[in-house]
Amino acid sequence: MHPTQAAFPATRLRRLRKSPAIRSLVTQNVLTPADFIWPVFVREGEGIVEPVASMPGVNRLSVDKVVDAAREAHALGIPAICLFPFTPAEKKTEDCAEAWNPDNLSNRATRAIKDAVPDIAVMTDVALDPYNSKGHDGFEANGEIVNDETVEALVKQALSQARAGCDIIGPSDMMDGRIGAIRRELEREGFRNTLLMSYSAKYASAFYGPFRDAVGASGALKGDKTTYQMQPGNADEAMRLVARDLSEGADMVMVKPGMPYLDICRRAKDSFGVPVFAYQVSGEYAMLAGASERGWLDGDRVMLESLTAFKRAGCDGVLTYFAPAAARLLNG
Ligand SMILES: NCc1[nH]cc(CCC(=O)O)c1CC(=O)O
Repeated sequence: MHPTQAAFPATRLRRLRKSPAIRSLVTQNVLTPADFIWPVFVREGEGIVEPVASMPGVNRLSVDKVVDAAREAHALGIPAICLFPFTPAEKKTEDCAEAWNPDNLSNRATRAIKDAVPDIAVMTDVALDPYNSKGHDGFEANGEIVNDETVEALVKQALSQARAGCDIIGPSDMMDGRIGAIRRELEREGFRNTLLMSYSAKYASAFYGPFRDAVGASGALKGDKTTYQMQPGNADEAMRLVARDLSEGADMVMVKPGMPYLDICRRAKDSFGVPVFAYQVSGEYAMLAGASERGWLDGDRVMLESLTAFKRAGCDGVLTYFAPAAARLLNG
């Protein structure tokens, strides 16, 4: 688009910025609490609110406290909460069986939230890493992360989450063919309205560091995830992944991390016209919250500015650890 404009002084672009009233009239992208999905870390126990050292203001919560958080989120106008279980080392095995245990932490939290706050949408994570003694998102055999065997396990994990009552399943594992396999199983089992938000363009990123601490995955992981997560330099490949996941039955797609990949968000939105989400990941949160804590940045302002950028880049919403703080600020 090339807007026609008269030469200076007939056109003075500063006229449109002259006062709060005029500026608010021409605001193009507006952030609201309805744009947020709030990722929360769940742990065993009761009455526990345990700070995550590398993410100031973020806690691991026991199931009862997660229910409180869901209540708070709903009251703030946040439509969805996303669960990430912290798994103690003794629950991690090579066969990852805890992933599809109907009574695992994530499934118990889902049931408790849907019981207490039925109107908030619950999103869950599909990937083996919280349950894998090897720390990877898939099974490892002879030094390789094996695709098809992993997909079979992911299908079982997703089905157990659907049975627990989750609204949105988020496969974050980056195996090939898992969206189609999960979609077929959900249809077969009668879960016709369970949504799939595919982590389609998930990069092998150093910005996940604090998250791996938060869920207790850093210790187990040897090596890196570069044989399944994307290279930061690639963009066309992200479009192939989005197209593939949509063709297999994804309802929504995600780009992750967020701020360093806004170009990918924009391309996905323009190319496919489907709901696109970004994940402002743990490292992005840590750098903003950490610098704000030291007084180097204005925390409230960088929070809202960074989140508005996702709207400008074409995202329909954003997964962000700032969700409750940003919603409180936006609600005044
Ligand atoms: N399946 C793992 C998973 N799901 C969400 C995140 C990262 C989220 C964040 O950094 O906030 C990761 C980390 C990884 O791929 O190692």
